[in-house]
Amino acid sequence: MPLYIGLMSGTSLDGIDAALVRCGEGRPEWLGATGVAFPAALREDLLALCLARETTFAELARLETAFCERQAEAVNRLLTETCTSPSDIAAVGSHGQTIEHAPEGVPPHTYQLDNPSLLAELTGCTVVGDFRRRDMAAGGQAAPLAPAFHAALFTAPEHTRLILNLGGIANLTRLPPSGDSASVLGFDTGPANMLMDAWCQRHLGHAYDADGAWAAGGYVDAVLLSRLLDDPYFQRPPPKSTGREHFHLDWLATHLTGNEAPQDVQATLAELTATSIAMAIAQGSEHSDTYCDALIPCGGGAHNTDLLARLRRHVPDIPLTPCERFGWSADWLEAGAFAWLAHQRLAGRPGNLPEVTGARGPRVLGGLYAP
Ligand SMILES: Nc1ncnc2c1ncn2[C@@H]1O[C@H](COP(=O)(O)OP(=O)(O)OP(=O)(O)O)[C@@H](O)[C@H]1O
Ligand SMILES: CC(=O)N[C@H]1[C@@H]2OC[C@@H](O2)[C@@H](O)[C@@H]1O[C@H](C)C(=O)O
Repeated sequence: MPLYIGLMSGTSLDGIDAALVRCGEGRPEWLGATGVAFPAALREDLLALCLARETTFAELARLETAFCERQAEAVNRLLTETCTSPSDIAAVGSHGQTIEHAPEGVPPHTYQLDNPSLLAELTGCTVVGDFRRRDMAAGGQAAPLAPAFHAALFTAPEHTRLILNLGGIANLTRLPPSGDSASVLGFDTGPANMLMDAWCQRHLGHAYDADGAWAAGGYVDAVLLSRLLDDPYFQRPPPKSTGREHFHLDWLATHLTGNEAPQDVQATLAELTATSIAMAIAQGSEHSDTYCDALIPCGGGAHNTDLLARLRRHVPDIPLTPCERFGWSADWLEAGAFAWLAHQRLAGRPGNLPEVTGARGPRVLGGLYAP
C-alpha cells in the first residue's frame, strides 16, 4: 500500500506536524511522525498576520517561504527518521497555515498560507495542497475536513464513537455504527486551547498552561461563564466552523468587568471549553438513539489533565478512550488526516462529507503539484 505524508500546522501556531501514513483500501495505518516548532519570530509574525490581517505582498512571500522551508524540514526529517526516500512517497498532503477563515464572509473565503510548488521543489515529492477551497466553492464551510478521515479510521459496526480534536479550536466528529457517511456529524464546537493559550501568555508569559495546572487552581466565575456561553456561535446548528477571527482576547475582553482574578478567568475559559463541548455532544445525540461508547480526545489538549477532568464531569457516561488504543497517537491524528486526504485526491475520490461541511455534494479536494 502506498505511503503518504500529511502536514498540519494548526490554529495554535505552535509548529508543523508531519505524519507518515500507509493508505490503501483498508484503514489508514500510522507509521511515524515528527514535529518542527516555529522559531519564535516566525510564530509572532504569523500571529500578527492572523490578527492584523494587513501585509504587503513582499512580506506575505517572505512568510510563505519561511513557512514552506519549515514544512520541507519536517518532511525531510521524517523521511530520514523513518528510512524512507522521496520516491517511496505517493504524495505529501499540505494543509498550509490558516490565516483567515470566513465561511460567512462576503464572499466566503478561507486562506491558508502555503506554497506547494516550492514544497515540491524542496522535497522532491508530489504535493497536494489547497484542500479547503473546493468545498467552499461548492457552498460548504471548508471545515472541518477531518471527519471523513475519522470515519475511515474509527468506524466500527455496533460502535458509536466521538472523536474530539482539542487544538486551538475544538471540533467534534460523531460516527454512527452503520458506517453510513451521510449520518456522520462533525463541526467546530468553539475554542479549545486558543483563548486559554492567549490568556496564559498574557499573564504568565507561557505559551500554554501545562497540564491545565493554573486553571485547576482557579475558581470558575459562573456569571462570566454564562456571558461567554451566550455567544450565538454555541447555539448555532451545524454546519458551522470558526477560528481566531471570532474567538480572540478582544472577544473575551468585551465580557470582562476588569475585576476578575486572572487565574479565575483561566479556570472559566477551561470550563467554557468543556461546557461548550458537552453542549455539542448533547446536540449530536438529540437525533440518535444509539449509545456512544467512546469519546476519543486528540490534539494537544489531550495532554491537559484539568480539561479532561472537566470533560469527564460534564460527560460522565461516555468513557474517555485514548487514541493510542486504536494504534494512533493523539498528537498526530490531524496530520494523518492530510495524508489520507492526499490519498483521496490521488485516487480521485471525494475528501469532504457534504453533510458535515454543508457543501452541495461530495468533491475531490486539493490541487496536485508534481515533483
Ligand atoms: N502538556 C500540555 N498541557 C496542556 N495543554 C497542552 C499540553 N500540550 C499541548 N497542549 C495544548 O495543545 C495546543 C496545541 O495543540 P495542537 O497542536 O493540537 O493544536 P493545533 O493543531 O495548532 O490547532 P487546531 O487543531 O485548532 O488547528 C497547545 O497550544 C496547548 O494549548
Ligand atoms: C480553517 C481551519 O484551518 N480550521 C481548522 C481549525 O482547527 C480545528 C478546527 O479549526 C477545524 O475546523 C480545522 O482543522 C481540522 C484539521 C479539520 O479541518 O478537520
